[in-house]
Formats: sequence, structure tokens, C-alpha cells
Amino acid sequence: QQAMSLARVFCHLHGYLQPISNAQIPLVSVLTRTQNNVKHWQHTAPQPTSCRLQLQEECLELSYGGLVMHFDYVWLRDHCRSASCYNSKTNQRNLDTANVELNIHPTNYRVDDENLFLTWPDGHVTRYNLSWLAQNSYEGQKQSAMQPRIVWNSDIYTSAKVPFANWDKFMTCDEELKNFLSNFLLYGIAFVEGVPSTVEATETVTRRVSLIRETMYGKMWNFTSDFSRGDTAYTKLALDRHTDTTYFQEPCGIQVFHCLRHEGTGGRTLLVDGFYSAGQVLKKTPEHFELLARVPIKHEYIEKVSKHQNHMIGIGPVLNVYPWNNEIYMIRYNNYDRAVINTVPHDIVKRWYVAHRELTTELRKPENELWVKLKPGKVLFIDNWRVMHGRESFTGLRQLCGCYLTRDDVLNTARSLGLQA
Ligand SMILES: C[N+](C)(C)CCCC[C@H](N)C(=O)O
Ligand SMILES: O=C(O)CCC(=O)C(=O)O
Ligand SMILES: [Fe+2]
Repeated sequence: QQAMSLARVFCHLHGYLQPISNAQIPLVSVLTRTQNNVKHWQHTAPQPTSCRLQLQEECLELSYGGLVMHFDYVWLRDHCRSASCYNSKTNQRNLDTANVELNIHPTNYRVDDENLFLTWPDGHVTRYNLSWLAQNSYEGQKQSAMQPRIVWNSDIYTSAKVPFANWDKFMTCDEELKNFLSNFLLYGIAFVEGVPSTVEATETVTRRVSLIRETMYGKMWNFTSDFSRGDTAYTKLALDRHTDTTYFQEPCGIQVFHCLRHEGTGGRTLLVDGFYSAGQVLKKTPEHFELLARVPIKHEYIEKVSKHQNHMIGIGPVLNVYPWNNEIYMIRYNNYDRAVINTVPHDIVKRWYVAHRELTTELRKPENELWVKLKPGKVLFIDNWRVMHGRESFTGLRQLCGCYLTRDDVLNTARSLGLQA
């Protein structure tokens, strides 16, 4: 019974959520509806785009560029971009959506080569640019990625020979920053070389990209294996691949590492593209991908050392996907910080362990591991929603400084430079 109800929870949006097992199978939707009472308009303009519009009873159907799209009428009224409905200076809606009749239907329409004009019952006319409609259709979004990426294993990343940014240029030239961010968005990691080996310079280099996300570890942190905090990061032990701050409701988006000093052996950094491995699971066992994307898992940070009393809890699936296109956008993977699982019935929990094992097997394949030795001067930015990090055990004095960044601000900087983020 419990299992049944959980299954129902997972499926209750089924009409909308495409089963994940069908993800990445391109949508081919052929609609051949020719009812008599359907208002019908054939766009016959010779070139360059052939497009067909139908005002059906339920919605507007637009065929454009090989895609059949549907727009609900209340949606169309809500998205009127006229001056009285929308403030184009601030890009904010003026229209009070609550005043729109939910079963609204246009009383008249007209088209020209580029636009559709709808007249509403109160006489208000809305103009829709056809390519704007095409760009904003659900069917279009469902087929496209929010974020273009290159997923990698060690060979793919190494042979891409992604250039490092250079500190001087990075600080003064927007083109260098843009190239850096473009690489960061594509691969989920990026380096800046030639940075002075101080906490201050590390802060300066990160401030060029984003605001710093302050956490209970502070703003900039600079740590050694001194056991000063209740976490194994503050030891000399090896750490298996993981993402950080899985115990936050919103895990930190980006982590910055700068090794200021190491006199000893070992201590290399391990990087693994979690999206590559998740993609392998999707390809091989889609139902495992689905379980990892649906079963909520708790992570927890409990620290009780004299000055530091912290208790953090974050809940969410291991794989986070956008429901309309099943694109993965965040992976939460930290076996050290994973808390007691008590929100999942026993039969589903068993299947979840099997799925988690498959993901772990993928993540641990040696060909997926990129090992780097961080050196003073070389600052590493890691997409903590995508790329796992770990470290080899070490000897001697090793000092690592860095910080977390607020994801929104990193993406904001990227967009301001014209990148898709
Ligand atoms: C980076 N810094 C040393 C400040 C904190 C490390 C946090 C480690 C924690 N187990 C986690 O994975 O979130
Ligand atoms: O010491 C390192 O290289 C990294 C440790 C770690 O995982 C962290 O600080 O988040
Ligand atoms: Fe970590």
C-alpha cells in the first residue's frame, strides 16, 4: 500500500511529465485534426517560412519550422505585450492575471506575414510575433537544452585542450572572462593561472566572476589538516568523489580551490563529470535514472566542536532534472554526508540502492577520472552542481584556500557577456 501511494506520488503529473525513460527521444508529434467547427487559416506566403495557424476550440495550434505547437487562450491573454499589459522598460507584467476570465476566447483574429492579431471580448487587441510564439512554445522548450554542455570523461576533457585563463588578462579584459565562463559552462570546470598565491588575490579573482556565497565556513576559507572543524575535509585522509553542501536546501553552485602551499606527498585533486555518468545510467538503465531523479534523499551536517555548532539539512533527489525536458541540472552526491533514509518504503529503497550502485560504478570508472595537482597560482573553479571533486590522502603541510560562489551571480555575469546560461 505504501509502495502504491509513493508510486502514485511519482506518477501524478504523468500527463505532463514525460516518462524519463523516453528522455532524449526526439518528439515527433503529428496532428491531423480537421474538425468542421475549427477556424482554419492557411499561411500561404511563399518564403521563407511555411506556417499554419488554427484557432481550435481549446487552444491555438501553430505549425512552424516543422513543429506543431499549442497555446492555451488564457496563456495568450496573459502574455499580451501591449503597453497597457506589459511594461517593456522594466520587463514586468502590468496585467492583473486574476482578472482574466479563465475560459476566455478571442472574438476575432487577423494575420499578416509575421504576426497574429487576436481581439479579446472587451475589444483589446494583442499582437503576437509568430517567431516569438514559436520561441516560447512548450513543444519547442521540450526539445531544447537550457544549457548546452560538453559532458566528458578524462580523454574527452584532455583532448579538448581547454585553455587556462591568465590572471592579468582575466582581470582586465572582458573577452578573456567571457572565454573562461564559456568554458566553465561547457565543461563545469575552468582554471585561472598566474594568480598571486594569497587569499586576497584568490578573492579578487573570484569577485571578477561573482559574489561570494558566505556559509558557516566563512566567506573566504583557508584550511589545513588541523581538525579545526567537524568534517573530514580538515584531515589528511583521502576523500572519494562528492559534491559539497548537499546538506543545504540549495547546494552551493560553484566551489573555488587555490592550493597556496603543499610541502609533502600526495594530495592530488580528483574531478569527475557527474553528468557524464548520469547520462550513462540513463542510456543503460532508464528506470535507474528515474529512481535517482524521483526519490528524495536527505543529507545532513552535524558539527559540535567548541566554537562551531551547526546542524544543516537538505532534502532532494540525487539527480535533479527539469520536468519539461528531463535535462539534468544538478547532482547531489555525497556518501559521507548522506543522512538516514526514512522517507522511502523498503521495496523502493532497495531499487534505489541498486540505481545508486550503478551511478557509483559509472562515477568510479578510471577512464572518467581527471586527476590534477593543484599548485600555487592556479585557481580552479568547479561547478558543484555537476562536477564531483575528491582528493588523494597526503602528508605534510597542505594549505587550501577558496570559497563558494552564488550560482545566480555567476550565471548573471555570463549572460551579461552574451552567453547562454
Ligand atoms: C570547503 N570547505 C573546506 C570549506 C568545507 C568542506 C565541506 C565538506 C563537507 N563534507 C561537504 O562536502 O560539504
Ligand atoms: O582538500 C581538498 O583537496 C578538498 C577537500 C574537499 O573536498 C573540500 O574542501 O570540499
Ligand atoms: Fe568537498
